[in-house]
Amino acid sequence: KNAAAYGQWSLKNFEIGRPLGRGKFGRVYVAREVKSKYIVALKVLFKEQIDKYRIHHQLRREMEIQSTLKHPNVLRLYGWFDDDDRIFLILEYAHGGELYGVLRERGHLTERESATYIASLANALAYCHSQDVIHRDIKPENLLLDHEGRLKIADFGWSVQSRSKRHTMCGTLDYLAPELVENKAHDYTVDNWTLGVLCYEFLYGAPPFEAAMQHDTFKRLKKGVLTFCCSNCIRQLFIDL
Ligand SMILES: Cn1ncc2ncnc(NCCc3cnc(NC(=O)Nc4cccc(C(F)(F)F)c4)s3)c21
Repeated sequence: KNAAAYGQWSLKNFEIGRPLGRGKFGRVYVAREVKSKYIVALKVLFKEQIDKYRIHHQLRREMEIQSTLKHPNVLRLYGWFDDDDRIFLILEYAHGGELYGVLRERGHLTERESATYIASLANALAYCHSQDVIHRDIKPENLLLDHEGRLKIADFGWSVQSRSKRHTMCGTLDYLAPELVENKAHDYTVDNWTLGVLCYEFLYGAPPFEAAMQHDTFKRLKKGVLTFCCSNCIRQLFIDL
């Protein structure tokens, strides 16, 4: 039967292309839908991993949340399907890849580029928060660029939809708000904290509280000690060192 007509996708509707990246739970491939020739990204998750880490509820939450979010700076989740041992997320394809790669390649961004990305991110977060969605894991790896260089927030695997205060410890240490680090109740403002961390990282090339040991990052994060100086001072510093 014509599976697409019933919205039931399967692997045979797609031609799989090159791998785009790999996450903890699976890999992402560029793919083309056979009939429409439409290009998408397919994220493959293994069921035994989902079972092992008991994260079914998170995946279900992501699908529910993502199916309601429609914003130019939020990567779309078009749908999903599964086979015996894998779950496939049908995602909008971001031709420009991860902003993380651009940042590592360039070292740091110009003030104009940083301001543009932060403005897009602020718009996307304001939209998500207006839908009572907290992303909770904003970091350069989850910021993608489309073919026109427009920023897209991706991976709502850690997001929640709620007005109430949350308690789950989650996110990536360098971008974590102090209340999350201290496992206190938190709300959507944890995403706003990451805006500041990312603004620093775009301009300087590394997050403000980065340290070799997690313990030191915790301490610096809580104290909020920041060293602001221009990039050539940093370069001069290393030359002096
Ligand atoms: C790298 N790259 N380059 C171009 C490009 N274009 C599109 N996408 C890319 N990458 C994929 C970005 C993602 C979007 N949504 C995701 N969602 C997710 O990964 N969800 C997820 C994972 C593991 C466990 C759970 C669970 F179960 F805990 F909920 C949920 S990943 C691209």
